[in-house]
Amino acid sequence: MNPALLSVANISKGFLSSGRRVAALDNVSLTIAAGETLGLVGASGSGKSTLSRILLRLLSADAGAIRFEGEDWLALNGAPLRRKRARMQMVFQDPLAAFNPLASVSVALDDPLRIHGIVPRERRAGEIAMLLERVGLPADYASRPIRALSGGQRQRVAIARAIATRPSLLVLDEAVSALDVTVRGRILELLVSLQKEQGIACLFISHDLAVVRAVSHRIAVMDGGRIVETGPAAAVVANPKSDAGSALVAAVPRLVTDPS
Ligand SMILES: Nc1ncnc2c1ncn2[C@@H]1O[C@H](COP(=O)(O)OP(=O)(O)OP(=O)(O)O)[C@@H](O)[C@H]1O
Repeated sequence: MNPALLSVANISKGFLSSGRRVAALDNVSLTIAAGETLGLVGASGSGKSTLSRILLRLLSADAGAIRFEGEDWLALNGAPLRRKRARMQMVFQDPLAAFNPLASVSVALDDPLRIHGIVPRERRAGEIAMLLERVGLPADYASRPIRALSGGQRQRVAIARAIATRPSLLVLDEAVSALDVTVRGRILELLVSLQKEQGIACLFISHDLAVVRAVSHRIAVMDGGRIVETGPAAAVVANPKSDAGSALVAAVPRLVTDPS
């Protein structure tokens, strides 16, 4: 069997809160294969964002190990880490916070292409047009300021920026939670088609099981800093084994009712 693209082994992280230690993550392990989408679902406070911040090296772990593309991910620092970041990209909930809102779309997309040396300068405009097309935006959006775009369009630009560096893994943390329901559906369709066309693996994090179900091959359920259940997406939704999984299924009426 191929080694996992990403393997997270026994990661723990505690925070001091009002003099008390809160275990945000307690021995969390998971794997993601190349081209696979793993949905990570859990109630507020279950530890999802702490895990994504550790994965993205925004926060250090107290214990545990992470291997990414065969390398000891937590041991990388400096230039080797900066280089390798091209391969693991992120999309967050609030695209406006992730961009300079005064910048144009083309500047937002040019930055990763330039910083990571993806294509030479003379080919960047063409690459930006191709990225926009890939996320379903007209090429003339390149000249628009980010602040003039709708929430869904901004999230498309955030996805274009994330795939610009040709990553093997996207970490999406509540990436569609701020969008209204029709825009959300279209962004989920875009993510599934990108994943199929380009074979990019995704860690798709959300508190909303219906959203996770729409895009994931497998689902991991978090509760109180632990992964309490992992399985094929359809099986976890149809027959959750954990209390937290059952509670999340019950919270989504259309997953438990049969309209036919
Ligand atoms: N910087 C911090 N200082 C203290 N406690 C923290 C900190 N960050 C997270 N925590 C605590 O760690 C636990 C996990 O939080 P985390 O944000 O990872 O959960 P989450 O599942 O992402 O929740 P949400 O969906 O609400 O963001 C919570 O009890 C939270 O209060």
